Amino acid sequence: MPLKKICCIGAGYVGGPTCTVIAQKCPEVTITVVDLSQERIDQWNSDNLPIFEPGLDDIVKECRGRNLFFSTEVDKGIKEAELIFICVNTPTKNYGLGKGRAADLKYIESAARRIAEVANNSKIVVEKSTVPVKAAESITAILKANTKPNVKYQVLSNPEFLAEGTAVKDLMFPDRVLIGGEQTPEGQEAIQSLCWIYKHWVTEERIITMNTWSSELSKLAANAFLAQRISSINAMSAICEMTGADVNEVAHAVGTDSRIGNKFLQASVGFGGSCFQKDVLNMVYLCECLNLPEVAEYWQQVIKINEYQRRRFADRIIESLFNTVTNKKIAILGFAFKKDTGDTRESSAIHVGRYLMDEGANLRIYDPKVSRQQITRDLTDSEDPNKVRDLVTICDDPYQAALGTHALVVCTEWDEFKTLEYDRIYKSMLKPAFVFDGRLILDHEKLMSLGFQVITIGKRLQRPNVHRPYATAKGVQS
Ligand SMILES: NC(=O)c1ccc[n+]([C@@H]2O[C@H](COP(=O)([O-])OP(=O)(O)OC[C@H]3O[C@@H](n4cnc5c(N)ncnc54)[C@H](O)[C@@H]3O)[C@@H](O)[C@H]2O)c1
Ligand SMILES: O=c1ccn([C@@H]2O[C@H](COP(=O)(O)OP(=O)(O)O[C@H]3O[C@H](CO)[C@@H](O)[C@H](O)[C@H]3O)[C@@H](O)[C@H]2O)c(=O)[nH]1
Repeated sequence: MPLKKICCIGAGYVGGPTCTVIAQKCPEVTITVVDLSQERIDQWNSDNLPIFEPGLDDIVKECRGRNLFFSTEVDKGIKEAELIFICVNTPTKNYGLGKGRAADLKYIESAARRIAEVANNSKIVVEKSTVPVKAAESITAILKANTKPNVKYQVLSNPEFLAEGTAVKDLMFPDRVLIGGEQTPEGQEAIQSLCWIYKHWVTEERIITMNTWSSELSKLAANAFLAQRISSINAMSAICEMTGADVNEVAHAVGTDSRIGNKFLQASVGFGGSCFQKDVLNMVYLCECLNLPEVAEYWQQVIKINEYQRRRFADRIIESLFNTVTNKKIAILGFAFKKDTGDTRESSAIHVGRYLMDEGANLRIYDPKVSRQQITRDLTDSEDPNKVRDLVTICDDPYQAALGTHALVVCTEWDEFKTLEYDRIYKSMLKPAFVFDGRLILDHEKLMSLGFQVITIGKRLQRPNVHRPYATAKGVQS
């Protein structure tokens, strides 16, 4: 079923890269990515794209103006397209029913209503945003209730699995493409149209078709499983710190079991990003609505361990710095939620930074890709807007950040942090100089030989000069 025109509603981290790759792989198809935000669209049309993704700039340059367009003309984009991707945000609800757990579907609903309002011929509507099970049914209900004569809709679920920082690679070489649709001849025909797009570069075995609900649930399930692995290894890291086991060694031993596998077993200061917490909470809410409290509690625990890990790391910083960080200078290296992205949504650095600010610490923050404005926004306390001005300095390089500080705290695993001149940094810091490696990326032996007190996650390196090294342990002494 060849298609000529596609529209994508939402020019964000998913809509932008996904449509750029489709445009490159399907040069005969015209793709218009539309968004309500003029600023975002202007950035997509400039040399300064709104998101940083390795390899993305070159493909945008190749396709933009040829068969890839970015526009705020939402209605025009919808009218002209045969297939419409919905790639709008679905954040956790922060009000009303399901507050703090359910996904907020207001952007999905407004996109669906816009389609119903302006479409004057039949469309395939593809839900690419991550949504609760049965969202496609709601979209169908909105579309059908507002249908004009001779206009028919097929709604498909086609969740996206790209990870930030590797989006281009993930889109070019996906593990699988999932397409859910109605089990009717019309539904199957729509599925085949979308398959036609992906078959330009994805082999048939990797394109999995199924019913809509399975497809919607599979996306939530995949993220819940991934997040659960991180919480599992982080829970192990707490045990390692108490016992003298090394979490990297444990992860290696466990991961070599082919039934378990070695990916996503990197202990850390906790997972961040716009997806894991939101989607696990979404799953919790779904279970509560289905009257499955035991299942809800099981998934809620994944979030609890993540919060515990962040808090535990911040507490260890405070305890190691002689139980007070008030007026102490602390360098935060890395603010993005992972390397190779400028995205800070739900970044553990925000949580650790705020905990330390609550204790009166002065933060000197460096991240290679996160803007000053973003860091300021993320740390601003609405009840005390001056706090960030008084306590936070944003630095242009890691050496400037470390200057005159009591401690370095690594929150993001940027490669450049592995090869800094730590002897130079050591000399510029107050003594004793501490390093807190929240990502287990540094050469700890080397740092200790330079004179640093090194504290990391899931491994006991040395007994630092602290009052309560493992305050959470009941009766265990290191
Ligand atoms: N970020 C990721 O890595 C990732 C990966 C897979 C899936 N997802 C899912 O994809 C969805 C989008 O995520 P994102 O990170 O791209 O979000 P985002 O916030 O970066 O982008 C969403 C865009 O949609 C626009 N928008 C909202 N309502 C609109 C409307 N009615 N009309 C036009 N534009 C509208 C917003 O202005 C925004 O630019 C979410 O459901 C998310 O869970 C995200
Ligand atoms: O072993 C690991 C792996 C990851 N992380 C952290 O987990 C978070 C999420 O990382 P990652 O999954 O790589 O990035 P996301 O962009 O959030 O991607 C996830 O969320 C997307 C949105 O749904 C999905 O599409 C992807 O498949 C899924 O990996 C980051 O803070 C990582 O630092 C760890 O702490 N340890």
